[in-house]
Amino acid sequence: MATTLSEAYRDNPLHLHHIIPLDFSSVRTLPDSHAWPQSEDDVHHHHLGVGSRIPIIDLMDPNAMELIGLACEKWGAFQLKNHGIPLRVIEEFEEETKRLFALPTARKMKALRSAAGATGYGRARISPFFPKHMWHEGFTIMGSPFDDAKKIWPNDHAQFCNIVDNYQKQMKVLAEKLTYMIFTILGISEEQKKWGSSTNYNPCEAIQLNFYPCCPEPNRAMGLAPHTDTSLFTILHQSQTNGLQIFKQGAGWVPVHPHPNTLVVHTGDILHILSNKRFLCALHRVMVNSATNRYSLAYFYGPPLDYLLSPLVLHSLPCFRALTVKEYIGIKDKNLGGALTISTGD
Ligand SMILES: C=C1C[C@]23C[C@H]1CC[C@H]2[C@@]12CCC[C@@](C)(C(=O)O1)[C@H]2[C@@H]3C(=O)O
Ligand SMILES: O=C(O)CCC(=O)C(=O)O
Ligand SMILES: [Fe+2]
Repeated sequence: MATTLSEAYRDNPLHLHHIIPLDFSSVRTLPDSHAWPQSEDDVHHHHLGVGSRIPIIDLMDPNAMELIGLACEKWGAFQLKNHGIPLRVIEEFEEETKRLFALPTARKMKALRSAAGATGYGRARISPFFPKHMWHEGFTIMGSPFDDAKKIWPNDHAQFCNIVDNYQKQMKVLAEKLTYMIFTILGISEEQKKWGSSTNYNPCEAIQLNFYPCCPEPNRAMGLAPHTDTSLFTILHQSQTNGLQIFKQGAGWVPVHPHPNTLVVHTGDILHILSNKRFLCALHRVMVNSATNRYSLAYFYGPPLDYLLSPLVLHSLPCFRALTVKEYIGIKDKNLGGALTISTGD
């Protein structure tokens, strides 16, 4: 019985070629293995009106809660300013992330994710679902990064670990605040709301560091392939480089431009289920560019593994059958985009 998030991911071992990234520092042209066919959506450039931009919400705004509700319904994502996370905490972690990915490949490979593992260095977990490789390196953290950091920096891992712990603590406070607001919007009872903050209830947390090196042929490459996040929601910091896009019905791929000291929040599959489809979970992807390395820090937050997921608010029939977080993770690991459909139970 899996009790930690990393154990929950162990059931679906990957092949090494789905884990080891290309040594991007040594390639000068785009290999065929990394060349993606361009789709209609990419060639078409939609004109975006004001209503077609992902909302930026000020957490100190008296209407913040209502605006978050609307953004989750219309977009499944929003940007958040005045979020209360000290700028220094984010900057420090971005610097550590750059220091990590700048290491020689051989050093990073010391913390390579194992076939049945969930943490450490390597390609995105969704890689096996796509025929081409992504222009991307990742580093996944669940709980303490100590074991993986020690493999990379045998003697001076303390700085990295402290900065990660600090970031994680700060993110958790923000995540609990957002959970409370979102549950209030959904009209969830005081009793049910407590899981996010109660002391004997351990939420699932994970951090993914993403690195998208400059790419010689960015138009034919893919940084991170389209996916939805498995979380309740994800809080993302992107370095000041474009690339993130969200798919919006009727508008196509909409860019999420970075703004200083602004975090992106993605509604995840779990919130989509709990809200009985009232809140969207946005399909998103990352494009690369030829001039700048891009980095992002994603914090995934969700209910405990044994938490029974079933729509919490019902104005109509439930769209999903009841299943635990752990069961949902298992279905997603084998079906990716099909997981939500399978979970409807019909
Ligand atoms: C807690 C999580 C959430 C994971 C799996 C696990 C650790 C790494 C996360 C990501 C990060 C990159 C995109 C994604 C789609 C991927 O490939 O790995 C995410 C996935 C998910 O949201 O399902
Ligand atoms: O790099 C980004 O901006 C997005 C990363 C992402 O979607 C993820 O880690 O799940
Ligand atoms: Fe994502």
